Amino acid sequence: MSEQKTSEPVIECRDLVCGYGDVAVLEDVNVEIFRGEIAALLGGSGSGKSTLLKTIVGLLPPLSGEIRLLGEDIYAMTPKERSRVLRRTGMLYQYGALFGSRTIYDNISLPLRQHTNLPEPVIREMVRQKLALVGLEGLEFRLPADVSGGQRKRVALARATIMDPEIVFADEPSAGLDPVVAAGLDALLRQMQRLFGVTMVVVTHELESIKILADRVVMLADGRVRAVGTVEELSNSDDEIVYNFFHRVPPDYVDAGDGGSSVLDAMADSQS
Ligand SMILES: Nc1ncnc2c1ncn2[C@@H]1O[C@H](COP(=O)(O)OP(=O)(O)OP(=O)(O)O)[C@@H](O)[C@H]1O
Repeated sequence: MSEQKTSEPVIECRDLVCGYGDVAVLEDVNVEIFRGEIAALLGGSGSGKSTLLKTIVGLLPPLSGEIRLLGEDIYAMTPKERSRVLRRTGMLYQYGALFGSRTIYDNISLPLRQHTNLPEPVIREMVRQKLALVGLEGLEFRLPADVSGGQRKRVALARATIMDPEIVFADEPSAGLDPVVAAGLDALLRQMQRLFGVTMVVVTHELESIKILADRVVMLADGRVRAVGTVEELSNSDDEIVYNFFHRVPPDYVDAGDGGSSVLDAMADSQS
């Protein structure tokens, strides 16, 4: 577990049921995320990772139960009060969600312009420092389309952290990046957590990322939280579903090369 982990939870899900309309996607979610840790939110496609993330960040009211974000019950307050709490968090979207017609400088400074009255020289200095931190000095007047995919992710990270949030939510930060660039982004996230003690909740499928990044993993399956623990704990889990993910065991319908029958065999047979 992280050295910086304290016993103070910054996210608390209590008896949470989340979903859409009256359809529950996840039930019985009882999870705490502690200040200063990096928690990976993991699960197969459709397991409810995005649904849980949207519920935690105030975008999708729970069907029942409670979310406390930074100690506050965010769905028991007015939208104005909720946005005050959410301002203490930052969101790194899967595809960056940058404004294509605005320069990198404008993109990064946007939250400061929306939420503060800081004078331009202060904004300029804050953006300069953040660009240096993510290794993008000198690119501030380019458009997002004129930098690489990995650089765009770092611009998005700079924007997500420009208000010095206490919690950063990252939705598949390394999606679409080659493994070397992805590892660089993971290292950068880890560095930010170490430097500033920021708590991170990272949605990811990438086992390598999880090993580098996660102090703890929250794994979703079958409409519930299937397991919570360190990578080591989950790697040694006696729950087959959890164990198989961490050891890359393919599902039954794939022939793992041991001569067993598989869907692919059946397809090949039917075509011969
Ligand atoms: N706006 C919506 N309205 C109704 N159902 C939805 C909506 N968004 C997602 N779902 C359903 O909720 C379930 C969980 O979806 P969710 O996007 O949370 O999964 P995920 O784990 O993030 O998947 P992925 O890894 O593929 O992004 C799925 O069955 C999905 O079809």
